[in-house]
Amino acid sequence: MMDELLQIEHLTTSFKISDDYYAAVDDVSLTVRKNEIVAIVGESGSGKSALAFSIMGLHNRASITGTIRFNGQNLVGLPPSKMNSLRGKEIGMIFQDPLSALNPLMIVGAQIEEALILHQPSLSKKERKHRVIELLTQVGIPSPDLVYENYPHELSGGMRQRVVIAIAVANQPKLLIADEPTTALDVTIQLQILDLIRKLKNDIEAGIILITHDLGVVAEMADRVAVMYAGQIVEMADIYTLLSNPKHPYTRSLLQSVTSTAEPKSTLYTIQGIVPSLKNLPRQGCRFAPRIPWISESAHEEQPEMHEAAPGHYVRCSCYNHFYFPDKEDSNVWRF
Ligand SMILES: Nc1ncnc2c1ncn2[C@@H]1O[C@H](COP(=O)(O)OP(=O)(O)OP(=O)(O)O)[C@@H](O)[C@H]1O
Repeated sequence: MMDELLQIEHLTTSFKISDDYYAAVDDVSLTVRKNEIVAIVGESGSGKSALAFSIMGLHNRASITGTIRFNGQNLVGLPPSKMNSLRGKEIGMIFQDPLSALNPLMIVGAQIEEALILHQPSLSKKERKHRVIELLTQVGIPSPDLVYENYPHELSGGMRQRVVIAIAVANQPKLLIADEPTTALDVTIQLQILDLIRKLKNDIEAGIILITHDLGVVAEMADRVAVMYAGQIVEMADIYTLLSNPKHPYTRSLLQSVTSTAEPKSTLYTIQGIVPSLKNLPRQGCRFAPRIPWISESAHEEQPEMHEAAPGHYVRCSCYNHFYFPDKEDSNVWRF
């Protein structure tokens, strides 16, 4: 398709633990189109950040196989110098914690200028300053001239995240990766930052990968969603389909744990167990099976494949055809 910006195929990222490599991202395939927000959702430890860092080429000691085609170029195995020239220019990243993403010893104006010096060296000093003020204005910072001179600690958390976003979009990247961009912020500020990301998507027509564990954020922002569990994508669909007709037991469990809170007298659904550690991850069979022990073994595939349940709606393992909640009504259909 013409507007496909990023095509990830069979990506496997493995980390060395003791003497062996263990895949944190395991055979992931995903596309992101221009002007589209793709959310990656899953519990802590499901491999979301490992996937984002693989795209950014920020894993030094990991073994990476598969392809990450960005604008036609494979990023896997790209020499660091070439990756450096893409990072911050064509691909921007917004990190979870703005305080650790910013240099505490530098005024914010100079930090945004750094991104411009690196990738747009032909700009004069005056043009750079002008561009920084323009960027601070674009991300909704009042009195940008004054904020230019501030150190990060002089700003609120929301303002700091706006500065991080200004750095990420300084060179008008084609792809923006936002890794839990609102997790460290107050709820009211979260909404403002999400609004800003959506607005910027339209301004610069970027494709966005939004990593989150928060289904509310997903519902608010995403065009398409990939649900990750234990290193694999277990379900992928457009946002409407995923929320109104979720199929994989993990997706349904995630939704159940949110939607039941909307009903005042119902108890919160909790998913049994935790995401296994990399070393202890069962590599055979359905990885979610241990967390739904009431579903019979025969319902799972030995080597779970992705099935196209409907056009554009993919689900891993046949167990989705047999899944039910043991002790409650399945009410996990999102109300739009
Ligand atoms: N550099 C590393 N070396 C070894 N193991 C790692 C490394 N980075 C991540 N892992 C492991 O890979 C798995 C996936 O981690 P990852 O951080 O990608 O999960 P996540 O879904 O982003 O979780 P969170 O929301 O907590 O960031 C985890 O088991 C984690 O411990």
